[in-house]
Amino acid sequence: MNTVELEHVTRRYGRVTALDGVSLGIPAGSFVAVMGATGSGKSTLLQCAAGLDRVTSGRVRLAERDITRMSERRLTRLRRDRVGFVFQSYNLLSELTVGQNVLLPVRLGASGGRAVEDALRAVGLDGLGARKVGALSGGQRQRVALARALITAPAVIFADEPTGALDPTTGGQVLRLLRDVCDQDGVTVVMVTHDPAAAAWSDRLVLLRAGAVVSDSPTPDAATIADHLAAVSAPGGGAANARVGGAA
Ligand SMILES: Nc1ncnc2c1ncn2[C@@H]1O[C@H](COP(=O)(O)OP(=O)(O)OP(=O)(O)O)[C@@H](O)[C@H]1O
Repeated sequence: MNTVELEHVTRRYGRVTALDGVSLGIPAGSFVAVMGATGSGKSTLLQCAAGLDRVTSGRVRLAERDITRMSERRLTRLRRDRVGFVFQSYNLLSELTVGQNVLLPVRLGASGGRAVEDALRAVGLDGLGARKVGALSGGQRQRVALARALITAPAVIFADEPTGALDPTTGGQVLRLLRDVCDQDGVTVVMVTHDPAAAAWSDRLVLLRAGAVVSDSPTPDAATIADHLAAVSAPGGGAANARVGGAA
C-alpha cells in the first residue's frame, strides 16, 4: 500500500511550472530521497505530497486519503495526526523546553501516539525534557524536531534538508535515526536533500529535473549518486544520461 501517491501532479506558480506531471507512489515503510538541482521542484513536490500546498492539476493521496480537494480544516487535522515534519531550520520554539516542544502537536489537539519520554528516548535525548531548546546544539535541536514528529506515531515523515545545517557527523546521527524509525516503526520517510551522503541512507532515489522525474531507482552509493546528480543537473542532461542503475 502506498502512503503517498501522486498522479500526474502539476503545480504552477504563475508562469513557472514547478512540477510537471509527476506520478509517484511511495509504499508504506519505505525511505525515499528526492534530489535534483536548485529549482528542479523538490520542495514543491514535498509540499504538495504533504498537503502543505495545493496542486494545479492531478491527484494526491496521503495516508489513505485523497487530499486533492480536501477542506483546509480536514487537511490540517490529517497533517497533525498522521504526518511528521522535519525542516533544515528545526522550527522549534527556543524559549520552550524540549518536552514542551515535543508536545506541541498534542497541545494542538493531536492524540499523542507515544509518551514524551518514549519519543525522547527514540532520539537519544532521554532525560533532557526539562532543558530549554535555546541551550541545545544543532544536532540536538534536530533530534528534538524528530521527537516532535514522532509523538503522534505518524504514518509518514517529510524531511526537507534535515541535515542542511549540520556537520557530517551530527547529520549522520540524524539520518541514522530517520533510518531507524523507518526500519523499526515502519514509518515512511520522504526526504529532500542536496547531499549524496544523506541520500545514501535511503532505499530509493528519485531525481527531478525541471519539475519532472528523470530517474527513479534503488539508492546507489554516495559517489554514484553524486555522478548521476551532476549528469541530471548539467545543461542538456536529461533522462537518458541521468538513469541510475538502469531502473528509471
Ligand atoms: N511560492 C512560489 N511562488 C513562485 N514560484 C515558486 C514558489 N515556490 C517555488 N517556486 C518556483 O518553482 C520552481 C521549483 O521550486 P522548488 O523550491 O520546488 O525547487 P527546489 O528543487 O526545492 O529548489 P532548491 O534546491 O533551491 O530548494 C522554482 O522555479 C521556484 O522559483
